[in-house]
Amino acid sequence: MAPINAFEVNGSKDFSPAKKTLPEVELENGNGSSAKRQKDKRSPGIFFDIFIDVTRDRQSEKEKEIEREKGDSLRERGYSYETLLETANYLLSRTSIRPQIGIICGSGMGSYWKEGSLAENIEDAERFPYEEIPNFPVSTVEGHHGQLVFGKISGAPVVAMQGRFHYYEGYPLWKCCLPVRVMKLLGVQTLIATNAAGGLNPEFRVGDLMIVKDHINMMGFAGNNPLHGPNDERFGPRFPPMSKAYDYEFRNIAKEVAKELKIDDIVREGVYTCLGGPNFETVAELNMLKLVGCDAVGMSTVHEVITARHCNMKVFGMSLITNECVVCYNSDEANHEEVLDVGRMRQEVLRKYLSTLVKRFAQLSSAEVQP
Ligand SMILES: O=P(O)(O)O[C@H]1O[C@H](CO)[C@@H](O)[C@H]1O
Ligand code: HPA
Repeated sequence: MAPINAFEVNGSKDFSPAKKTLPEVELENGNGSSAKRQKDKRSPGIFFDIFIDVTRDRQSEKEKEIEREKGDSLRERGYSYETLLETANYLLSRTSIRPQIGIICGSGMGSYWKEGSLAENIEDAERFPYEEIPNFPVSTVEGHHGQLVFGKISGAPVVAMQGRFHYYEGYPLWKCCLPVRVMKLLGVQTLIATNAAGGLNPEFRVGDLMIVKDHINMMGFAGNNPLHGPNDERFGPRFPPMSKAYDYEFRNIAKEVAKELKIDDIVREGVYTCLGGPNFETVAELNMLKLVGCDAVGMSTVHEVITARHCNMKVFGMSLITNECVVCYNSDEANHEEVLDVGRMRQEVLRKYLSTLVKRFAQLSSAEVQP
């Protein structure tokens, strides 16, 4: 079949936007009266002067209101670059670690930062409780400890978020992602975002690890995006692309490492989606998500990845499948305890897999900066 040519759709090959003329419009001047109407009302003498004064007063009130709204929206929208720089400098002045890789621990997965687990791999660990860090939100979810851990994994300098922020905790998306921008200002080039997620792909089993290939930004469809509002070019461009959000090379390395560690039978790849939570999904919602190509569903990560890509960080995403999504009405219901339990049960595998990945990603980054 011949391809459809947009210019021939209406039977005319002469669709040239440059040739089109626009109908004349009467421009409003911002206070409800058009320039034309104002001109019509012009009449000499005192009435005209009063009219002009009132219009001017109304205009300056309007301008003030716009200024006020701008201020409010900026406060609501997020901290300035300078404020986040203060946060980064606070941390940098208290640790000698200069992290190259940032890690966000998913629900229940932060526990592998405790003794007997990845904590032993984070050498020279220095911990900063969120409540002590200027401008930082605090973690309110069970399974999220609420501290930043600086140190080294296999020799690579890292900073790990032991506890992330979710939209359902009441934080706007930009605030959930504030630590990602702080990481950027700390010098982090690579973000590893992990999460606990429900498996939608019928081939997935509880305890599987899913390398995130792509995401579907469901909250973005409703206009909720961490980059919503004024854009600061110092972080990144107004319209960042997202078609290569999850680094291709990292994904290949993760598959290779899975084979080397002989865990490739539990390592999958797929598409993640995030809903706002905090309720788990209905059966109809889960069926819809399956239908549109989602392999796993959670309540995080997507907005963090968008923020990281906006400021040009490379991203690796990994989901631990903590429960099979209930796609019929007589199955067991999802619950947070199960999510945390599976995190605990997979602790050792996650520790080994992630620490090997950190080492390989760091080697790749150093090779890239070599002349
Ligand atoms: O995405 P993370 O933080 O890993 O946690 C997932 O697990 C929690 C639900 O049990 C939700 O917060 C969901 O997002
Ligand atoms: O089934 C789930 N749905 C949403 N978020 C989740 N986090 C873990 N499991 C799930």
